[in-house]
Amino acid sequence: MEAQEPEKKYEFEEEWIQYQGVWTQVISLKREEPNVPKEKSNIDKSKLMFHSQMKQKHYIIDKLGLYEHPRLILMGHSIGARMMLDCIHENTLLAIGLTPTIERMAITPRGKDLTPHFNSYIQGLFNLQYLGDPNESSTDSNDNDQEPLLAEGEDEGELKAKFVWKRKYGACEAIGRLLSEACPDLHVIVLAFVALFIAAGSDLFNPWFIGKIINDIVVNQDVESFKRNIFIIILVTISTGVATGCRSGLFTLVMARMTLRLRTKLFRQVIKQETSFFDSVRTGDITNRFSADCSKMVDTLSLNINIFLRSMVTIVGSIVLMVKLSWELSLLTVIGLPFGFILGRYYGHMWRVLQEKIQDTLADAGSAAEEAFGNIRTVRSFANESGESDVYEEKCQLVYTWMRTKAWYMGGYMSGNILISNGLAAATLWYGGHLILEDRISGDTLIPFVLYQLSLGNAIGSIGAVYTGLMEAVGSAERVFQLMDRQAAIDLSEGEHAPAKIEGKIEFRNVKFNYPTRPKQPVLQGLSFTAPQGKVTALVGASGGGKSSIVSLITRLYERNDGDILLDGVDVRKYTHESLHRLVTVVQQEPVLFARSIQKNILYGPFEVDDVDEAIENATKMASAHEFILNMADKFDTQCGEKGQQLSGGQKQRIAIARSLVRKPCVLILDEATSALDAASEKIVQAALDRIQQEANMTIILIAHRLSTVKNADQIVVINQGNVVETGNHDELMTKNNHYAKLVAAQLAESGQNSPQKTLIKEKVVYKRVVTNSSSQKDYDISPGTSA
Ligand SMILES: Nc1ncnc2c1ncn2[C@@H]1O[C@H](COP(=O)(O)OP(=O)(O)OP(=O)(O)O)[C@@H](O)[C@H]1O
Repeated sequence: MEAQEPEKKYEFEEEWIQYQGVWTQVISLKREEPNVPKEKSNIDKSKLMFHSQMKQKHYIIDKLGLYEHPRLILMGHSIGARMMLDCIHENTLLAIGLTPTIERMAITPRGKDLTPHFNSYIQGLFNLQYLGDPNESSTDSNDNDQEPLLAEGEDEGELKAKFVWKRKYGACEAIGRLLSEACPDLHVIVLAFVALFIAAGSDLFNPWFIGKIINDIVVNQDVESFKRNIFIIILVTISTGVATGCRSGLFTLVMARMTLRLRTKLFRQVIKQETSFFDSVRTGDITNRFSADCSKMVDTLSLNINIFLRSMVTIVGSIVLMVKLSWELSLLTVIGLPFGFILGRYYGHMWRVLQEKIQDTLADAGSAAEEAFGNIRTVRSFANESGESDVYEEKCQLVYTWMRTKAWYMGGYMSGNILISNGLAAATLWYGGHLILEDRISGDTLIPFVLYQLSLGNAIGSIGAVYTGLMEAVGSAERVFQLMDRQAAIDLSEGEHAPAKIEGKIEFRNVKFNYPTRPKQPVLQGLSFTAPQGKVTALVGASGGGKSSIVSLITRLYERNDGDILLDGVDVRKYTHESLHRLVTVVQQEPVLFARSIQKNILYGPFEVDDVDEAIENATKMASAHEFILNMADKFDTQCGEKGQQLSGGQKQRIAIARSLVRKPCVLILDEATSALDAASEKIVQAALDRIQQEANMTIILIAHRLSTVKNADQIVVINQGNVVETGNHDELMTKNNHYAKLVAAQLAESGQNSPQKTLIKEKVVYKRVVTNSSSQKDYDISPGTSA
């Protein structure tokens, strides 16, 4: 090979690094040097990783999760185009790099010919800025003015979404954004601020009149002046009290309104995220943002703005009045001021860091608790209560560790603050005493001055704490806005409204798919089949073959990578989310009901029917649920309990079937609808499903492990490892004696009956005899030619 391509010269630096316990060969391509002798022969191409900036290395490995099987990272400058093409032609590498474009290639199956994409791309340099430093703020791909390279079936929004997620906010940006969220309550906020200024301004006069009153009694003994000043101080107190009450009430109201708005906005945004997003994040992490983060950011922001403004009024007013009382003492005070600021700033920074850690570990602990309580039946049935408690305690210990650090910092901050303000007061008393003794200031000056100085110290301390508090709000706001700004990879509002009625023919044409969370594991590999309108198509095959994934793609829970999924010849992506789910409904293996009444569960989701009562009655009758619902005390108003726990498995499933039928769908998908039920419930539900299959005029896609439930299907599609391996009706497939017949044989063997495979190659009569003479439960009638 070297002899054939003498013009290819590269210069490498080789190094091994140990990353997360895995030794990784790192080959740095220094630059493309046409005249440097080639040193390519010793390189293990399966472990190639090129880079030009070593400091980025660990981050790259971490970000792309490459420490297990690094293939190739193309980064830095002037990576040789020919080199890349070589690698790809030889089908040995994945191309992974820095721009959104190249990162996308990381999830392109190894071995795919990427040459056409590269040809349009390799003229340019690969620019480090798109991946960015982990410590830098933004990795938004919007800056990329080059044409992004998109995998087939992927749109730009999808790439953008990946980059916007986890974007870093600056403190000012987060606060600005938070304040902008308060705009709808501007009128209340203005009133609150007016009250705040009145309260703070009135409060400012207290020390002044306290000094005067003491002077009236102790020094001048002037009763008239004493009475007048007492009257004034009563007015000041009333004004301060009323204004403080208004300020406090109005700010609390604004906080409540803002939290309500942010929470609902966040929820609306999060619920629209694509399914794979929920696969990759912890539920506790999300719910924590709704509960702890939302209230924290609003409460802390409001409280601290409140404190900040109050303190600012106090600081400015105190300084003015202090200078008026004595400029010498004021000068002394000014010397102490910077210490307060420095202290506040340092602790503010630490506070933010610690708060983030605490919130993260808290979310972790929340997830653990949620998982344990959500799966309480499993926990109980494995008697693992103490195991779960240990897991939770471990997570809480981590929270505690960070809280403990925070406690130390808090202690340090408080001590420092008191030391600075009280130390200053002591120095003032000492110096002020000297000034009085030397007759440089009057006797009624020192007391109000010290009082002003104390409130100045408190106000400065509060402003230091404001910074700290604001940083807490920023930490929470950052987490909330990250989530709020995330663009869903699938826009649910896009598309046309589907017609009210369609025939319901479904076609898969060469569909390729992998779950976004597992980019290297192809699930469907060019799968094609047609489910004819008004017929029952059964999908069968080994576990993990991709049957449920097919359902997820029809209903657009996930997006296919390649190929077409058509509903009556129209790409399912053309229809809006809402109208698609009106036409296509799914009954899942685990019937999921909400903690609402039966009626509300049946009428779940947006759809229109002429007569709701009639529609519910028809749907529940068809689902064999009508009778048992009417036998319940509260009938359709019966509460189902959390996840439908107050109903039996069979009842839940029949309600779930009614929920699907009430929309009068054109396509009904039954995904292992009976497999989670006990034998008695299964029989009832199966009877309902059989009736639906016979009576309902709709396309039905049926997934079932128990092959006895699919034998009446008009068409059976056998799926294996993401491919269709056989199609036909039961009789045709049994005659073929291949995949389907093997599945049947395996199931019969499991249930103790003879293998049809053996019997199929025998005479028809023998085969029939085997079945009809079987003493075991005849779950499956394998007689060729028998369709019942
Ligand atoms: N949400 C998911 N994220 C990542 N991988 C998934 C996800 N769901 C399924 N898979 C994987 O996709 C492959 C196909 O799964 P799928 O559920 O479609 O198979 P199936 O044929 O329906 O299996 P079964 O008959 O056991 O239900 C499996 O390897 C599975 O591990």
